[in-house]
Amino acid sequence: MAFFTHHVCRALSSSAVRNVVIKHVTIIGGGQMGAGIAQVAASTGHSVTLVDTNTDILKAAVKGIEGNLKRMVKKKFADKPEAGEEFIQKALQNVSTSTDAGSVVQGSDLVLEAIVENLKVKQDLFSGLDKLAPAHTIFASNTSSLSITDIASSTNRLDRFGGLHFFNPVPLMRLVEVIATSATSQETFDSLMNFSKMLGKTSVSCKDTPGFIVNRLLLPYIMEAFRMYERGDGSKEDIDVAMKLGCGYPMGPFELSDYVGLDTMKFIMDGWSADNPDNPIFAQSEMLNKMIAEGKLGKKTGEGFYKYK
Ligand SMILES: CC(=O)CC(=O)SCCNC(=O)CCNC(=O)[C@H](O)C(C)(C)COP(=O)(O)OP(=O)(O)OC[C@H]1O[C@@H](n2cnc3c(N)ncnc32)[C@H](O)[C@@H]1OP(=O)(O)O
Ligand SMILES: NC(=O)C1=CN([C@@H]2O[C@H](COP(=O)(O)OP(=O)(O)OC[C@H]3O[C@@H](n4cnc5c(N)ncnc54)[C@H](O)[C@@H]3O)[C@@H](O)[C@H]2O)C=CC1
Repeated sequence: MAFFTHHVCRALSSSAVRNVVIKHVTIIGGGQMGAGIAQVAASTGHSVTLVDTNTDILKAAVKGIEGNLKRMVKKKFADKPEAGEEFIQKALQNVSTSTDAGSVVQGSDLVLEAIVENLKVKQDLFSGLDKLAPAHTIFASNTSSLSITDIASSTNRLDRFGGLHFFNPVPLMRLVEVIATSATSQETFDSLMNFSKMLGKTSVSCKDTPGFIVNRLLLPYIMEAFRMYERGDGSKEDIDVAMKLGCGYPMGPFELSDYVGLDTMKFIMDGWSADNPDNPIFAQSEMLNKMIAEGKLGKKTGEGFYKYK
């Protein structure tokens, strides 16, 4: 019986996802990442519903999108201000907001999640939406560090579930990591690749391994910078200058951590250190824990390693 059910589901679901061209997108989480992804999707002609539990965050997200579009247009349409204004209006018309994901997923080709980096919270979200979204709808997570397989396991659409990992700030960073699990269908993977291309991004294909490509290399480097600073082997300012001028990185590790958000950094490292307690690369940073306890989460709270007020 289980064999039969499995095969019927597989047949139904693969026909359901054939040729999915993603036009209507629900993005859940209106923070830095969700707002950035919404901006890019709306400016490339997709209709976007941005969802957050907090209406103030949604208002701030739309305001931020408008501000960013204005900045972009100033340069891109320098000698055609009217065309620039039309571009902004078109993009903004493509964005609507909601506090109730369940009521908006009906019309979506893609539901992309960019909420807090917590497995249980992401699983609860997708398990609820799985019952409400149409059969063809693809689900994807923008997780930095969690297993896509684990998140997808809360749903019955394993073949229509993948990872779409964007980089901060989304409008400027050109990469998207596209992650297929062992259950992701080829059609779903192709749809996610095509969608990334439509957004004007370059994609790389990743396996569902912790941190995919970029974060698996980036986080150990940043954590080593924290340890260097904690040992007193360099000031944070000198370490940042050294990596910028010595390696040509646009930001040093402390500036970048403030930019990403120290809470997100900790969520990532806590997950990995729990899974690999003996690996010193993933060891806890007392300094990071203390800063988070003091509410210093980086740029978003006005203070992290540096002050932004
Ligand atoms: C944690 C994870 O899971 C994964 C991650 O994301 S890891 C983090 C990855 N991101 C990085 O590594 C970012 C590293 N930093 C950088 O690349 C650069 O510092 C940066 C792109 C953020 C800013 O570049 P910069 O040249 O120093 O900044 P700045 O001069 O302020 O901005 C450059 C232009 O972009 C525009 N811009 C800045 N932020 C923008 C945004 N969010 N949206 C639209 N435009 C923006 C500015 O208006 C400016 O435009 P003009 O040249 O027309 O004035
Ligand atoms: N900050 C970064 O540089 C990057 C973060 N990511 C990942 O993207 C995700 C989001 O990160 P950020 O945007 O930085 O976080 P953020 O803290 O700026 O935004 C998260 C938003 O999700 C909302 N939210 C939480 N639970 C919700 C729910 N159940 N339903 C609807 N909304 C909910 C919150 O109100 C908040 O506005 C995380 O998984 C993170 O690991 C991925 C790439 C880069």
